[in-house]
Amino acid sequence: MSVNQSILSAKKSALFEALFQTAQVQQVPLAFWRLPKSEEIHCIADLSGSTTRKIDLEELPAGFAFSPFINPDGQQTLFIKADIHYTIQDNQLSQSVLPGQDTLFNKQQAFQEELQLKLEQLHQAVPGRAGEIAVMAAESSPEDRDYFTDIVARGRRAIAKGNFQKVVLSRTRTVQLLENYNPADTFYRLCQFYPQAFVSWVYIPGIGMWMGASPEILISIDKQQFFRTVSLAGTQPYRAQIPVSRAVWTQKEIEEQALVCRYIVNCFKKIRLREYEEIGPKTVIAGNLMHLRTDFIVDMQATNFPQLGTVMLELLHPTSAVCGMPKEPALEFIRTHERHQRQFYSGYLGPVNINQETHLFVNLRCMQIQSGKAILYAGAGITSDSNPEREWAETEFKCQTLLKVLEKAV
Ligand SMILES: C=C(O[C@@H]1C=C(C(=O)O)C=C[C@H]1O)C(=O)O
Repeated sequence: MSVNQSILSAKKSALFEALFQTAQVQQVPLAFWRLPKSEEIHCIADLSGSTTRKIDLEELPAGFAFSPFINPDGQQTLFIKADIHYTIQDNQLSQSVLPGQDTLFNKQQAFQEELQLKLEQLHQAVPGRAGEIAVMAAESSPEDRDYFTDIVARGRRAIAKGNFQKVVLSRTRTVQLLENYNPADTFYRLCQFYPQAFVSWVYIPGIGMWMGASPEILISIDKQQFFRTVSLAGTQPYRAQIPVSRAVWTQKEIEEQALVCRYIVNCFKKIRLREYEEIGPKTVIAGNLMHLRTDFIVDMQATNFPQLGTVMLELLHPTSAVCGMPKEPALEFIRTHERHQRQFYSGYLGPVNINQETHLFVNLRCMQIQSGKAILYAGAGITSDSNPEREWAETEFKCQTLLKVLEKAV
């Protein structure tokens, strides 16, 4: 059980900023996250530096997993151990003391002292940023558009030849950040804008900084030992004036999402698991977009399958929602045709064994924040019926999820 102590109070964005600056000064990995429909924001830091670990949910201590898209045998997953764990709610920061951390007392103390110092400095800083935008977002370049529509057309041809049934192709969009850009403001706004999303901000010295608002669960295990995963695909813009129940989906989108369902059911078949509940597909809202989603739920106690999460993680990633079907030829196509490295985009990330729960999400609607610029990533599922221009438009809509937050951030 964790105990809450040492409450600090300040504006939420100042708390985020102070925590981030503390991690920067101490050069330790840090992860912030907010689960869908929750008010509570978590922040953990690994005071001895993150390590690469294979995700074995039964073995791992409390922490945060951060996996790249390409992750053979799950060996490349970074793990940020929760050496210190804060929760933030209503402008209040409390430290949860996790069991077995006595040996870390000095490091925790040093982190806490630096944090207090940073908060005082921020409190004294002259506010002067209001009204300024965080980015200068140029239009996507025609060259990017040509490249993307060309590989979509090639993808379609490969499908017509029978190489695979579906491939998910992605692109990047780079935006310039202003000098006084503050990622804490963006994170704050992402939490405000997207209450239904998994909002995250990961900083790992030497690796980089990523932020996003994902609509897609990869694996979730709650306290009651219920396992969940979803099949999410099909995309169209969401307009508040039109009720979700009136959403109309084309045959292409219905089939594309059904492929992801089939992929998940095949994973269950491989481990001979028959007792799962399948709910959907139904239309769900994800920020400025709508998708089709089917939920899969397994009672891990009733099926006597305590290691289901670990086993399914290995089987599922990368799912056909972000890679394709069948997996290997689609992955090969992505590797030879996409001209950027996906890195952590379309990998997975999330809390592991925090308060006896694990929630791993697919890293979508995300960006990599570097000095002076942010690189946004977005992809779209290509099937035999894909129209290259429409797929391009879909990636533009997906970029808007973050652009909307960035452009107005102060
Ligand atoms: C690949 C992305 O999203 C995935 C692809 C979708 C699609 O092709 O319709 C929908 C949701 C996600 O599973 C992305 O957001 O970059």
